[in-house]
Amino acid sequence: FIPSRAPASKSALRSHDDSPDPPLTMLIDHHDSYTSSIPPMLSTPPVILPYTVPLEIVNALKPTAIVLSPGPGDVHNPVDTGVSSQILSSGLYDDTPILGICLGHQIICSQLGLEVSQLPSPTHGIAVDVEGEWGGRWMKYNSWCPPSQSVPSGVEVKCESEDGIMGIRSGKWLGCQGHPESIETEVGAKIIGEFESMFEGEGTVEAATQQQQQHRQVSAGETYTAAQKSFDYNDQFEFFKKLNERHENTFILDSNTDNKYSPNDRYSYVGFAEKLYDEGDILLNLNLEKSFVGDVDGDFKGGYVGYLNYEYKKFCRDGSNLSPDITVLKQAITTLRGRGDERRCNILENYLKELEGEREEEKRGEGGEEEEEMGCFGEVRNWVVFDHELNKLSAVTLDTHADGEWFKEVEEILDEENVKEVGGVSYDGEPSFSYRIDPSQYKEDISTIKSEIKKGETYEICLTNRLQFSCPPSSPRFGLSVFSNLRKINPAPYSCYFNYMNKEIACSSPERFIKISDGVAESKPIKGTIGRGATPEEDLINKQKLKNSVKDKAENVMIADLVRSDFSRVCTSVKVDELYAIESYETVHQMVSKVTGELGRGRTEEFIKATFPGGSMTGAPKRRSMRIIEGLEKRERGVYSGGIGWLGYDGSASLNMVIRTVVVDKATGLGEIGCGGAITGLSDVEEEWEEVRIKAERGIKAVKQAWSGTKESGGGTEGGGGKEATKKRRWRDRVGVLRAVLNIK
Ligand SMILES: C=C(O[C@@H]1C=C(C(=O)O)C=C[C@H]1O)C(=O)O
Ligand SMILES: NC(=O)CC[C@H](N)C(=O)O
Repeated sequence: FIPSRAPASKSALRSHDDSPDPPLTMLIDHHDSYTSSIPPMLSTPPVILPYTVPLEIVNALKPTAIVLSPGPGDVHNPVDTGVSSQILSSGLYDDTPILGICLGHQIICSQLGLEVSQLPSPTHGIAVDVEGEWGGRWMKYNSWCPPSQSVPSGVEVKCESEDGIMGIRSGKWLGCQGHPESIETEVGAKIIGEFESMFEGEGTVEAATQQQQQHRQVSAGETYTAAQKSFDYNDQFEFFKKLNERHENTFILDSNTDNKYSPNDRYSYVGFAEKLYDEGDILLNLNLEKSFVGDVDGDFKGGYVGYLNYEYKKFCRDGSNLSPDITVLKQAITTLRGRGDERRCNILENYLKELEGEREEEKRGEGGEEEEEMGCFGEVRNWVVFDHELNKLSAVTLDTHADGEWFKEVEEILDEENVKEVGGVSYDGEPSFSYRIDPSQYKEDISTIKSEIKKGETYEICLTNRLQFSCPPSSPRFGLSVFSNLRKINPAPYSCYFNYMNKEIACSSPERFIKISDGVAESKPIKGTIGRGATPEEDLINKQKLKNSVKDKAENVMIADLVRSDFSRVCTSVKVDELYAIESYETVHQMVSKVTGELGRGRTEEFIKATFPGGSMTGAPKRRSMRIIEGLEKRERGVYSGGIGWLGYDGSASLNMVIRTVVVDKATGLGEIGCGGAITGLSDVEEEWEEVRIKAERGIKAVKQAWSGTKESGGGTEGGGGKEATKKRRWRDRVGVLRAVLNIK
């Protein structure tokens, strides 16, 4: 991994104005997943620059204070320290207030001549009580640390722990090994206060301007409305099965599945897509900026229902193959423009142009892009919402002039007899499952990750595997039978089934990736898993074990902190409403945190691109961890690890985290169950493997039940009558032929 370092030409540095510059706090971002949580702590809002900018650009901008962010990697490696070490060694900033955090602290210590060494057994996500002037509770995400040692005169040790020197000050340079921006650090504000006291009062006007800018509201777009008719009916799955007989590209977002352990979501939705969007940057083609006027049940008011594959990351800030420098620079330019700082704005604009030109060259050099599936969203104008609190079904349509056609169809469906169960259909033999990455290799990969963590390359990684199986021959919509079982044996609030194009997705996810409602964004990352106990006593013990587990809390807070930082890129008032809460499901207890932030309206696409893929499926820091994942997993993850749900025309949204999910490719008859878990420095190889097995267990069981025709399979179509059913049967035969051609069993 080599960050680009474009040379700055003379034209980039040309200045147009000789009037004195206003003060400027510069934050150098080492592509860490926590960097964006730093600006909200500063009363002087910084301009963020990537650590790959050339020193000439930094010099030309004349910063009056600098923050060096945390980051992955090794302080002795110039590729990891980038412009930060050049700033310190240039001699130009000896009298500039500089605050280094974690990697930034290590860079400052190195420059001051201190040794920085690798910790024998590093821990990440565990807060420690630190002694000294800056003593108190500090969160650590580091593998390296300056050991306690004698320091040169003029250098003051501010706090120490068993690991070594946790805080220093030398003139106007401050360094802290812990993370002041973490939710679990108590003393963050104190260090920031000491840093800012060196240039107090200089940035108050700027603060006001930036604050305004962050609250930017996109003006309301075109308005639209809907009509609704309600019925006394509450079986969303029966309704879905009948609708599925009549339409192509159907879905059920099945939120209420009688989970006796944890709350369900209030609404379920059933419908079909009228137009599918599955190419390129899917979100670009969706209209998410309208305003809804009216009163219909549910949070979804029409728009798009579907999924983003993990590979959609390519269009997002952290996952793009191009370095995120361009996004960061564009933001810096907007900030400077907002402040009327023309001179600095010009410097960055010229540099950005050069960088973009270079990237075009790189792209041309790369040749043709390989085709990857990015996901699929279907436009939905007619749907049914089930309110599980009031036990009613409402048919909703956006085609308000269409003479109640949709309402008539819904009535017809309600009058129809239920689709007959397929319970009786059992297929010969039984499914055989194989892991895509065999267990011994997977365990080796866990060890590899542990050694990357030791080197400081990553703090935590969500490693995954896939269980693969072939569906029985001539079993179209086998996935529906699987789902029909899965929803009973693994009820979860973000369950769903999709029958879009060539895919069936049977999902029983307990995890919310994002929700956007009334301009407020929310995420509920899950990290920390333990199996249920065999007896009520054992179950309670397991739950307590998870609640008190140092390792699981570490796993969880690392991602909660990551999500806070992702949110802070686009939201204000980012808060943690819950930390380390426990939710229980059929086979596992899960540790869940909840992060919220003020987003404002009309920013759904921007928000998703700033936060996708969800941190719980990548690890932290996200960017470097995703690279490591690619190296180990060596294949796309597909829908697994992405997000399924809806994106409203009105900008509201709800996407789950795609886990505990069976995906069937209808054309090939191949099925997959994704399963994985977070690896940290504290991970035990065998325990991690056991966790993967537990997570896959219900998916496997649902496939087996569908295969053997267990009574719980209520989702088949064999019994469906009428013209539609004949049409579907013919289509089914075609799949049979395809299988024969491809020689798939
Ligand atoms: C990777 C999976 O789950 C993820 C990992 C978890 C963990 O490590 O505890 C918990 C929930 C998910 O974010 C999976 O279920 O396949
Ligand atoms: N969080 C950080 O900045 C980590 C710094 C460095 N990579 C370490 O592991 O020590």
